[in-house]
Amino acid sequence: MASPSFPLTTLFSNHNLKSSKHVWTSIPQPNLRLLRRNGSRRKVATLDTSSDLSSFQLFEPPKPETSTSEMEPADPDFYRIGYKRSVRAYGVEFMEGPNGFGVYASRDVEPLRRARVIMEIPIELMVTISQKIPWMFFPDILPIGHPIFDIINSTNPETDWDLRLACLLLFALDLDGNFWQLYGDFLPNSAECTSLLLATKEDLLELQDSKMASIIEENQRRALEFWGKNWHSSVALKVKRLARDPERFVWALSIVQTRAFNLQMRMGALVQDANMLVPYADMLNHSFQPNCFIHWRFKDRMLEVLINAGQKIKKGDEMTINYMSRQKNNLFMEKYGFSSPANPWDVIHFSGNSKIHLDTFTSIFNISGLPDELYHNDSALPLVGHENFVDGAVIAAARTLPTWSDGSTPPIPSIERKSAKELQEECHQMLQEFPTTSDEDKKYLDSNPETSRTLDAAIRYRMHRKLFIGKIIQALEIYQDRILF
Ligand SMILES: C[S@@+](CC[C@H](N)C(=O)[O-])C[C@H]1O[C@@H](n2cnc3c(N)ncnc32)[C@H](O)[C@@H]1O
Repeated sequence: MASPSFPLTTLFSNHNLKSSKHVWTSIPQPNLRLLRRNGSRRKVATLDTSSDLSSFQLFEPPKPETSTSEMEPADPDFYRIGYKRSVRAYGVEFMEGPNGFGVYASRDVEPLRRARVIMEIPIELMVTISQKIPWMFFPDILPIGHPIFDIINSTNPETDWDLRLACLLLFALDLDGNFWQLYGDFLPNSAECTSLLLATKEDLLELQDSKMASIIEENQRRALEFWGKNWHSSVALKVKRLARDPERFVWALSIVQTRAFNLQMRMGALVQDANMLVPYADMLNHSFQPNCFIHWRFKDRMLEVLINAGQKIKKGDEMTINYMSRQKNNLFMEKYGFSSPANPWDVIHFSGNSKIHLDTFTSIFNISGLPDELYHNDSALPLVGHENFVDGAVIAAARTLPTWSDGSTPPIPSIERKSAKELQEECHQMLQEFPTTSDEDKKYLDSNPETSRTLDAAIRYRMHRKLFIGKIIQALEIYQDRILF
């Protein structure tokens, strides 16, 4: 599809910076929702800057400047409502991709010895709340005595961080002139968000995982109970208007659960763990091998996103971070509504007594490192005939398969092959317990492209589980072949 000709981005040149190149800042456009709905991969914002970040300073609302061919005329509304610092992004663009919106490199980046900043988001554009009592908010948008504070205060400090942040998000979205009234247009609506809080009972059945389905149902109940308790008919209008129906509250909670960061913020002498919604950084998708990471820069209260030191980036590459390290697919599903067939931390429970020799397995697949830090050594000679076989699932297999290791005792090939076959047999049994095969799941997804996001996520989850088990079967097959050499 051709590039849209109407303005997608509002851009300013920052006159205050001394660099020879311009620094461009972007602001959200209310028409983004339309762009999301039509589902095409369209450029949303191009931001460019000098590489001289040391010249950073707080700046006054800049004047709009004539656009280049790619940059559209500026709309100063955002600055009229009083924000002095804006988001900055360097060499990245925000576009719709296979996993919803994502952040993509708009130019090549040579590997550097130091991590390189690609985004800076000032604290005043975030919605944050401390994880512990006394509740502290940055920026403090809640007027003293507002009844939403009492609701926040009634939550369980240990478990309810998401309920508190959802209240605050709803408040920010309702607050006249608040940045989130504009940024809200970048957030996925209920039909676009993958959170299983938004899943129907039928969607949950499609997970083919009754334990997960009941965990999600419990989460849904918790959200509805909270809304019922606090949004009763006699509640003050100031609160009522934030979430007139339970759907609005459940949507806000889904946004919080799928997009919040938990970070330690240091501000002067004050150090606190906080839950935070960070505009623009919340468009970064997850990878188990991320090329970026986030960092709280305390000196000027910015969250920065940096490219890993030594990381080569090609124009068009997706910029990713690791949402949660060492977590299985079920936790990714419960929180974010997605899973991966190659999650290196996924686990399968075997119940028999068969074991294979750990060192032989890892050396066949060029896997190195200590058990907790296994990685694929791709500089080693590739596995002939299976060049692209090793992925996160094979690393997970090395962790999850029952193995033995006994000093210098060598494995006996015939015993190893027998054990590998028994483990394969157990995997086949696991696959048979599912009502559908991974091929059938894939066929369903291919022939139903309009499936809702939550149903799609549920079917992918069960398919990913089967693909993982299938990959273990294949790895054990290769193991049996190779053990004789
Ligand atoms: C923090 S948001 C990232 C931005 C989001 N893609 C959007 O459209 O705004 C997290 C959500 O992105 C999607 N997502 C992120 N990483 C993903 C991945 N590796 N695979 C599939 N979906 C992913 C999931 O829907 C998740 O709930």
